Amino acid sequence: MSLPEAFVNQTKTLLGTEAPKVLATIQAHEPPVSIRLNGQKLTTTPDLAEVPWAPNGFYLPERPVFTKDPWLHAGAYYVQEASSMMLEQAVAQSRPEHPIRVLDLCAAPGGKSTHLLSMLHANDWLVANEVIQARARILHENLAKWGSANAVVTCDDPASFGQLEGFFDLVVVDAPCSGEGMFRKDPAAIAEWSPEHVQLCADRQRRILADVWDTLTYDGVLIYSTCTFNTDENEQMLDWLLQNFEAELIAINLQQEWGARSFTDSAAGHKMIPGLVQGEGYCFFVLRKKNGADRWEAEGLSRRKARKQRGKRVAKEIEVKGLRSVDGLKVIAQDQLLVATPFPQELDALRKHVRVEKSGVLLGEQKKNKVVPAHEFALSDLLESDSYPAVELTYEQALSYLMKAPFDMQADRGFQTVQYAGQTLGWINHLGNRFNNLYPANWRIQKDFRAEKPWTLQTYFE
Ligand SMILES: C[S@@+](CC[C@H](N)C(=O)[O-])C[C@H]1O[C@@H](n2cnc3c(N)ncnc32)[C@H](O)[C@@H]1O
Repeated sequence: MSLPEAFVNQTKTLLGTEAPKVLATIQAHEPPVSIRLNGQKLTTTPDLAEVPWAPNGFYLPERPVFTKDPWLHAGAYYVQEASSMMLEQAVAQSRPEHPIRVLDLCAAPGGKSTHLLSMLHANDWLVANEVIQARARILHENLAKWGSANAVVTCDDPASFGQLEGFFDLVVVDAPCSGEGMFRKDPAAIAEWSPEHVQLCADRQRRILADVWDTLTYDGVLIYSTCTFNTDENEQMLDWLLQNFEAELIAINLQQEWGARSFTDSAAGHKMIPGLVQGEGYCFFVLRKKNGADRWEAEGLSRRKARKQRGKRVAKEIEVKGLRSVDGLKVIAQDQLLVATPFPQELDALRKHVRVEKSGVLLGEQKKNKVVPAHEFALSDLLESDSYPAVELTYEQALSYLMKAPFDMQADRGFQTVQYAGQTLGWINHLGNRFNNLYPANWRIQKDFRAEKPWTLQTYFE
């Protein structure tokens, strides 16, 4: 693989004696393959090498065809390159203690959002936003599979969030960038790269940051990241923020043996570079805002007492079979659809300025006197276990189910979930002599893998 000359020169200037190793790694070595487990769905540990900085991250010995694994479709894990799992450290070491509202501004396809959901506490709330509609749909699908009730998906421009002054406690900007960390995985990233493109990306990043700054509450935390290594999109972005907004650096301490390179005096910004860390590349810094609207003051709340904010139980006006009782959760009927909304008041405030795509967990559709349960509900943490029968499928049956291809199975009459190796895949409705497969048609597996050698992550748990 040949790299642009300007990129090679830039890397030599940036890394000095370490540059040859980094350039050789990018050119000649396969990227490591890694996954992050969904701790809500998997509680045991696989027999795999650990990603040292993220407790649920693991390396695989080689890249499989993930699509043929029923567990992927069950949301049991997410395929994510390891260095960007460093978000774990950034959040753990900077988040406020009190319940927080989090905005993941550039969220599709959902790597950081699913990771954030695994880290957030029961009273925290995530707004996952993606400006491009088609990508927002993929984000929606991935978050529905992940199954945490504490998230909504929006599809809007960063400027719309700027109107919600002082609304969020933590804002993650995983910015669109020139993608130097994508060179090994995606040759198109090399073709697209040029010093001019880097400038274009940096200009866009400044616009995004300026647009979204006001939505951060006083004392709120900004985590900015890219998957590129140049100074324009990282060091200079930090300098620009510090010059134009009142903010202070938050130190994030990483273990030396992980191989990250700090690019600020106080360890607030770090670069994970291939060849130096086992991953593809991730750069981030963390700031605390020191001026502006304070959401706690505006809402007449003291930060210390904030824990009680969501303590009261919202009455369940609509009964839904199998719905777990969760403080603050409200079931809203939108025409025939029933949606469990985690933070109804916050959602109302959000809707005034931002286009909401997914306002909570879709529970089902009211049809005559019954509720037809929705796919999202089966995969979510809101479904009370044992509320419906569950049928365990073989690997081949599971693939047939996910393709919506015909297959035989024994089951009782009525709605029930189907599982593969203990992980819920979705619903069927058994009618006695046949059953309806309720897997969403637009999510079905397009290719038939049933005659191929099976692959599932589950084998590493045996
Ligand atoms: C690096 S990717 C995000 C990856 C994601 N955070 C993850 O972990 O899966 C950047 C995202 O920013 C979106 N984006 C592009 N232009 C944007 C803009 N002007 N404002 C906000 N987001 C933008 C892209 O569509 C893309 O989904």
